[in-house]
Amino acid sequence: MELKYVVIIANGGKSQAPAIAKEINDYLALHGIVTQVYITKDCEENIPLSIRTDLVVSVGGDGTVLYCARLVQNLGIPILAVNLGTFGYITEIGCHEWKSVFEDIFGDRERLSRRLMLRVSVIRKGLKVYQATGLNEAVVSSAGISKVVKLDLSINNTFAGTFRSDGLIIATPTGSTGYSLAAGGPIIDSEMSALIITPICPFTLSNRPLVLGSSEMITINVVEGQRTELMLTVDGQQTFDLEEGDDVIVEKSRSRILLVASNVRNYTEIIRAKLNWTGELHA
Ligand SMILES: NC(=O)c1ccc[n+]([C@@H]2O[C@H](COP(=O)([O-])OP(=O)(O)OC[C@H]3O[C@@H](n4cnc5c(N)ncnc54)[C@H](O)[C@@H]3O)[C@@H](O)[C@H]2O)c1
Ligand SMILES: Nc1ncnc2c1ncn2[C@@H]1O[C@H](COP(=O)(O)OP(=O)(O)OP(=O)(O)O)[C@@H](O)[C@H]1O
Repeated sequence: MELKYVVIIANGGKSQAPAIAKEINDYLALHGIVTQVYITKDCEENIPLSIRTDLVVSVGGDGTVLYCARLVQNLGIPILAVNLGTFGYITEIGCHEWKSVFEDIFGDRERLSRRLMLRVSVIRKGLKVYQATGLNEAVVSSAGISKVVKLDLSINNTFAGTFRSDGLIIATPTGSTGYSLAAGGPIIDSEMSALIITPICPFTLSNRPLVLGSSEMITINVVEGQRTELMLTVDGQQTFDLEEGDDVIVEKSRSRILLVASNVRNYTEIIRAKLNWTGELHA
């Protein structure tokens, strides 16, 4: 990958982020690369990225990568994610490993992981009233806790059933290790082209997670007569208040997110380490 112009986006909520961003900035300047650094205060900030950007460096945790993914969608700009967060599933590159990843980039030895994003729209009385994209998942749920919601699910316009639960998660392969996993969903290979439907605490125990080929169109209808307010949450960062009668439509996005992969550990090693698959009692 040829690097001429790199944008560094550091999560201002992390105390070490400005210093690491400066270190990366100085290192790239020594290599004659033009850079621009943004220290962001929240994930609402809109950074207008130029199409001549060759790479975005995300300095933060998984949440910062989710934010950067929204900024680069449709632009085909790869993300190099340096982990300053806690777990680091999506942020594979540790804060002491980024130099060796740049060396690989300079030597054309980098590997890009291609990740599916989902596109979600809300249709109200025939009109599209909201649209968003996400790298992890879209969640339709009660706006409060401990209230059952009733949702009708259709797959490619075929009615698939009524779900009474705390909500439904539609996750991408990247999101399979996030909220969906905590709700009992499967882990699927991060580069697959699939969507997972995972009910959150289903009232009917026969409701199970479902993995679909991502060419499917998933529709969640907010049926009339709910006992609580409902909301849509995308990647834990974008929210929208739903009304009875709304259709939430989830499809795969046309564009893929390109993540620069770690050169010291692969996906299997990340899962093994993070999920503590040691076979020991404390695992
Ligand atoms: N019960 C849960 O596990 C739960 C509940 C709500 C949201 N989440 C996840 O949090 C994400 C938002 O992340 P954030 O950092 O902005 O919020 P946050 O700061 O609240 O972090 C939530 C945690 O989820 C982890 N996470 C995020 N994406 C992940 C992924 N793809 N695989 C494994 N772990 C992942 C993060 O590392 C962090 O530890 C949501 O997209 C959702 O997947 C998880
Ligand atoms: N660019 C950003 N600037 C500021 N805040 C952000 C940005 N992107 C995400 N956030 C918010 O910052 C919070 C934490 O961010 P982040 O996920 O990067 O760190 P973390 O939670 O410590 O790491 P991890 O998610 O890996 O555990 C999240 O609530 C997220 O919504």
